Amino acid sequence: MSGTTGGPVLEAAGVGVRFGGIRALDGVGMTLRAGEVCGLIGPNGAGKTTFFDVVSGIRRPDEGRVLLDGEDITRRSPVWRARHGMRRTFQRQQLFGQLTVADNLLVAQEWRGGGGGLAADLLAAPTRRTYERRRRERASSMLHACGLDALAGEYAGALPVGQARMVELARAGVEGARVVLLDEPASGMTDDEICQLKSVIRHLSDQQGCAVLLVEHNVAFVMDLCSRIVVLDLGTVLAEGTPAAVRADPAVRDAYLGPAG
Ligand SMILES: Nc1ncnc2c1ncn2[C@@H]1O[C@H](COP(=O)(O)OP(=O)(O)OP(=O)(O)O)[C@@H](O)[C@H]1O
Repeated sequence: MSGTTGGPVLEAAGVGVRFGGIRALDGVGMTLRAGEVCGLIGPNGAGKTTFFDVVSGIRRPDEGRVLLDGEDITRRSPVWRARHGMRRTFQRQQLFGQLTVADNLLVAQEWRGGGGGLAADLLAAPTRRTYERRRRERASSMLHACGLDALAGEYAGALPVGQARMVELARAGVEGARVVLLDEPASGMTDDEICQLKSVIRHLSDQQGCAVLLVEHNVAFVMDLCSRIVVLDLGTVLAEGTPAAVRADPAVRDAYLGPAG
């Protein structure tokens, strides 16, 4: 389980989303603290991805609010949220397949600009070179933390699924991440890769102070890694608590975990 946690970074309150007659989310609330790893689990169709879409700004909710550091960001764009430290991975991989692994991590830092603007870029001014060096240092340090040093020069599109997922995580965490939303990060990974994944997520929460929220169907992985778990069912929060409390909850067993839980 992850270590100490800080104050609330992300809050969702009363979030509701309808698709025609379907209530995908209904009054969902949640708070995520700095340095915390929280699991979001539940049966297929429970609303987990829709909740990620609302938090990351891809979908505007019909009801409710999302707050980042206490500021209402419900109407903010995904780009604004990314610029303010929100990162997300998707069930379907979204790497730049024709770039190398290292370049995927460099591109992820481009949004800040190179320092000194276009003129500095053209003249390769010292500020520009310093920014570039820092970018490369951050990329190689993150690749190292993820056990990906040997793959830095490989094309991302040629990687097997487990390694590609790890690169996505590295790209999400390489710079400025504060809230990290991971959609099925362990899917397609070998047991060794899952061990590495756990240690990288712990690195993000413990060392970088990120608030991590992850959707994952690998229950053993979630129970081992998360300090808190929120269970969604039919668009509402069915239960919330420590892994032990959630595992023991009869309603959660009925709806999701089954008797052997
Ligand atoms: N674009 C959409 N149009 C219509 N209905 C949708 C749409 N997206 C999701 N839904 C419905 O909303 C509900 C919640 O779906 P969602 O994908 O958020 O669940 P989930 O918990 O992520 O499921 P899974 O574990 O299978 O990924 C489901 O009933 C789903 O069919």
